[in-house]
Amino acid sequence: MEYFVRYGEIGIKSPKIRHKFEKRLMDNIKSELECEFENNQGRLTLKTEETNEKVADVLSRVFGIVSYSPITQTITDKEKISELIHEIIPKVIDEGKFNPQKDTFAVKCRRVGNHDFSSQEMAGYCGSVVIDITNAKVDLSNPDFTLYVEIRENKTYMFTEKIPGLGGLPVGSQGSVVCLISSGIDSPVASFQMLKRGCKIILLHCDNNPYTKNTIEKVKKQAQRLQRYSVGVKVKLYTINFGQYLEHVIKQAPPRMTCVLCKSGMYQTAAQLAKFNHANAIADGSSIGQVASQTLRNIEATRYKCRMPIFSPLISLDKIEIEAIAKTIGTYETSIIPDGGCSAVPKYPETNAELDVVNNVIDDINQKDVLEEVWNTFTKIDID
Ligand SMILES: Nc1ncnc2c1ncn2[C@@H]1O[C@H](COP(=O)(O)OP(=O)(O)OP(=O)(O)O)[C@@H](O)[C@H]1O
Repeated sequence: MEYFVRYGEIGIKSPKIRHKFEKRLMDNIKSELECEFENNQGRLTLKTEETNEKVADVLSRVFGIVSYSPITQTITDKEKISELIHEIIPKVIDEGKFNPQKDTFAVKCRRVGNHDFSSQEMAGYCGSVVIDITNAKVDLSNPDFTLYVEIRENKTYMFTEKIPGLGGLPVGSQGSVVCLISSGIDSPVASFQMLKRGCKIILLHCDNNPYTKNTIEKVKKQAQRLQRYSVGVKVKLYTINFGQYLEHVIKQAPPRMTCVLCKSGMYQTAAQLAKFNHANAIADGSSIGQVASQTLRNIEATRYKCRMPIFSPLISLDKIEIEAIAKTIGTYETSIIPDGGCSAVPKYPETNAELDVVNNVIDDINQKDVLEEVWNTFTKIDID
């Protein structure tokens, strides 16, 4: 079978960058699909012996694809074009995609090259062939069924559906980002959004044992789900024994500061891992005001000591919107498995952190030294 694979934003890049991104997109697809590509001035044609189901499964998970279409082709000759329409129409009727008794139809024609007919004339010709076969009604503005005809020089391609892809940029076309993953609902979605922008993701879970339990297994399952959308690029997962740092915080700092200091330590730990992995940024699942700790003041105070950019792709999303994405990508079910929460959370956590106060406490508890001890415990987890 053959397919047109369409990309979006890549098309507006300079020729050099476009070429690089197209290559990355094709390589990512090839990593899971035995196939060949023909690249005709940005029109990618994928050729494969694999089943339609397999192709649909892979293309629906590859970032950078705006839409794709199974195509058939013939030579640019009216008789041959009519023959192909005679093959396609009974097939789509059979598959229930077109019911000429009640559905209207249109033919849309695009053309590249010099021909002795215009695109409109060819659309009219193809439409008359469809009418001969079906007697269906034409509706050019709002058809129930569309036959797309694309003529490129002496080749004519036809397709009847444009299947939407995920959009975004090909994974690996941008740099690497360390994504803080907690095992909850939001952070896997934030990681997914970073994949969407073409970033390689390195997941970091701060294991707060003994204050939290059973989170590593959950995070591992979420990483496996995320791997499905990182076609062509291996997702890395690290954990760290963060409970050790948390214990120090609980002993040395005012109780209400525990969560602020925990988050501040996580960002700096993520920055440390980013340095090891040549990553240029950190991402987390914060959303303003979603929980009492995610106030603007807390966000400012917890990020102050971290010099690396911290992205929060969910910052403006509602919980319902985040949950909807989590359900679509298949991380939700794992996220909601009860794990008992974090027993280090104080009765009255700080929700209005003052920058100077937080910075003073950070100095008082020798945060940097304690974090440096914890950084010996980075562990890479195999997610296969
Ligand atoms: N133990 C952890 N390890 C790694 N990252 C964490 C951890 N706990 C929190 N984070 C990061 O901080 C972000 C905000 O966490 P917080 O607990 O304030 O909110 P949340 O709404 O419960 O987030 P989530 O649904 O992702 O658990 C998380 O989305 C995640 O990116």
